[in-house]
Amino acid sequence: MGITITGVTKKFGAYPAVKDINLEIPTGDFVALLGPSGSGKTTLLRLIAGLEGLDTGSIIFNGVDFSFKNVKERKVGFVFQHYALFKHMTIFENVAFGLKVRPRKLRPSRSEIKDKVLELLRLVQLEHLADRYPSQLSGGQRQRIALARALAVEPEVLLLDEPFGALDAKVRQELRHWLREIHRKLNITTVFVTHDQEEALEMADTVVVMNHGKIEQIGSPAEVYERPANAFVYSFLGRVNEFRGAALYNDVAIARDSAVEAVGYIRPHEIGLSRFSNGVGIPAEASHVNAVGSTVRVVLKRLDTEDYFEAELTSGNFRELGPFHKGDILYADFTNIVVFEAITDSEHSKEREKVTVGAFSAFT
Ligand SMILES: Nc1ncnc2c1ncn2[C@@H]1O[C@H](COP(=O)(O)OP(=O)(O)OP(=O)(O)O)[C@@H](O)[C@H]1O
Repeated sequence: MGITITGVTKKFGAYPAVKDINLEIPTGDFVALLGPSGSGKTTLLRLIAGLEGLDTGSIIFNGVDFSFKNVKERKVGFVFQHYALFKHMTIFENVAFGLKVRPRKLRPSRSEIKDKVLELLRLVQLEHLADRYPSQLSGGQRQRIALARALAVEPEVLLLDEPFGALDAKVRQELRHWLREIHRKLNITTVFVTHDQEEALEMADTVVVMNHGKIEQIGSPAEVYERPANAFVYSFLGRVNEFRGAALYNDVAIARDSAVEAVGYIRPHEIGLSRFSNGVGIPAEASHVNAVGSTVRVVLKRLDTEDYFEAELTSGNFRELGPFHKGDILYADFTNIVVFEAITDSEHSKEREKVTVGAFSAFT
């Protein structure tokens, strides 16, 4: 089922939780709604579900206007962060519930329901737990059952609101792979809400980055990460160093109005470190070295501006540099610094240019 969302706005009182949303979701797409707390992700998901009524705009499912149809009329399945399975029912009964409560004419026979439930329990790899009660399951197992239950009614759209949010990191990681695999098998149009960049970039076909009720960018994980539309997207998708000040680009001031600071952004892994000056490197003092795992994080202080920044090296690069310690002086190459130039309103900006090393040194 494809979904077309056009000009959708939803206010709570005077407060617009989502503003003028336009989003096209093709059939079978796996979409992440990604943004900080309060950015409107859950509201948008609930609008798609029909759990919330919209103020303006339209939501079309496969060419049919569902804007004002209720949740029962939309063929959607949900999984929430804390999905309340029925405590007094076994796992089997929980998954069967949606089929059993269908009107008599649409209800499958008892043996059809049994076959369907067992098939779904096999899909979520928990067939052996059919006779248990929810309290006898781990959090990760409960979420898998919640998904089986959502799938039982054969939804055409699957909506997931932070489905793994309450689980520990290892289980979350396992469930991400598992959910991708289920999507590959069933190919149901899926929209999930997350505030976790890694989760969105790892799982989704399409990432929708939201902020203050608006969409900042829509794209594949590689597009939003490598070609962020603006400073918000750049900063939200991964670790970043920010430098503020006057900047020159080919001798042109980037902050045209001298009262406005330019902001330069660079990711820690894009910073090169060397022991000796090559003429353009910025001298900086190592203030903290964290050499655990396959990457080494180093916090440094620029000697010229006293700004702190973080560099990330592979353990191989770290070894090549030779051991260094807190207080040692290194030279930092900022070869990939990005400056976003503000256009009309300050909320939206577009990438201006990647500034070169020389220009960067003009940041003061
Ligand atoms: N029922 C409601 N009544 C009033 N305000 C609401 C309601 N639901 C959401 N809001 C407000 O709308 C804004 C967007 O909320 P929403 O839950 O959609 O954000 P979110 O991005 O999902 O956040 P989180 O990641 O914290 O769940 C917030 O400022 C929130 O306080």
